[in-house]
Amino acid sequence: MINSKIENSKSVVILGAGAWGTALAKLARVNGHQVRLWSRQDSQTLATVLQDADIVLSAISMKGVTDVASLVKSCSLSPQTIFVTATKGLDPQTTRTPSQIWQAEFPDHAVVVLSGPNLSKEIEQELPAATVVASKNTAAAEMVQLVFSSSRFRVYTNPDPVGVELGGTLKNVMAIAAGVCDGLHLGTNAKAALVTRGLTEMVRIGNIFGAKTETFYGLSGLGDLLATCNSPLSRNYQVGYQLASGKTLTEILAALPGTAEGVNTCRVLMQISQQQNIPIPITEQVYRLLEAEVTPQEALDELMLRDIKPEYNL
Ligand SMILES: NC(=O)C1=CN([C@@H]2O[C@H](COP(=O)(O)OP(=O)(O)OC[C@H]3O[C@@H](n4cnc5c(N)ncnc54)[C@H](OP(=O)(O)O)[C@@H]3O)[C@@H](O)[C@H]2O)C=CC1
Ligand SMILES: O=C(CO)COP(=O)(O)O
Repeated sequence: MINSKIENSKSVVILGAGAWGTALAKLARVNGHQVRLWSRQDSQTLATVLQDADIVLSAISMKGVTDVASLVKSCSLSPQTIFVTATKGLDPQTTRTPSQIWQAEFPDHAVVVLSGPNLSKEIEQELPAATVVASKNTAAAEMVQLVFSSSRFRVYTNPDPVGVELGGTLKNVMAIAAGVCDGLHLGTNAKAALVTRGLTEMVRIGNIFGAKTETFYGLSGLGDLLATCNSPLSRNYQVGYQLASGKTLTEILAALPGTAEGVNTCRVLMQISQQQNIPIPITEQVYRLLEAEVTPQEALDELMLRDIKPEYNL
């Protein structure tokens, strides 16, 4: 039995009652854990909800992470409480990842990243899926692995939290590009080229953050790239698909259910690329498209007409 190592049920608090927080809450509840979901509309105070929490999991959209982390800091917690972050974004002010924000607020606590090819609608339908929990604290990652693992949700551990986190974050920009590719009916060869070169670009950015290259070839990188670049369930893919049909970003976001983090992430990546002088051509064209500086067809032409070069700089 997967959960036989858990002697007692854990007290799990999930911050953010959106699509992903709700799906994760269901997974932990099915495994017999005490789960409390919190959102800013909650009638209970955060301090009350957090009492006796063994695990605090944040599934808050990127725009709320800094505020919620500082709110949590004002509440009292056991020193053993483990933080888990499931947000896929980057902070526009500091370019930090969510796990870096949580770790800075709680330097003495274990912080675990949870990320993988996990379209929440499919998880809610109890379809099989796999994910990764990553931390410098192996025992904490293993505890989180046990809390969420089941016959329909296979959880792997990984020692590269920032790599795992960036896989899930950076693929959102590529999912927008993939949506454009499908929306323009560019074919299977074009999609394969886009996703593969997109992965190269993700590795290039990841290495700046100190992430390991091999992490990007696992579930949280390539795995999530394949899921979101090929599924209309992905909000980021939907943004690209609808941009290709001629809608404006404002129109698309107004009707989109939930958060498409790739829009903000793309802007943050442009800052990083300018500061670090690294080429991220696909991200740059997605950015120009989101800013309405180019049409989808112009963005495609820009990518196809770049200088020819070796596939790898070996
Ligand atoms: N949905 C999915 O398939 C998956 C999503 N993710 C990631 O999880 C994160 C959440 O996604 P998802 O649940 O889909 O998004 P939703 O838009 O459904 O929910 C977002 C949640 O964040 C909360 N929130 C937003 N802004 C603030 C703020 N300023 N202060 C406090 N709370 C805030 C919302 O609260 P309120 O209801 O009060 O607005 C809501 O609970 C994203 O980073 C996403 O990339 C990761 C894997 C899968
Ligand atoms: O991250 C996700 C699946 O792993 C969800 O993707 P979207 O945010 O694009 O819907």
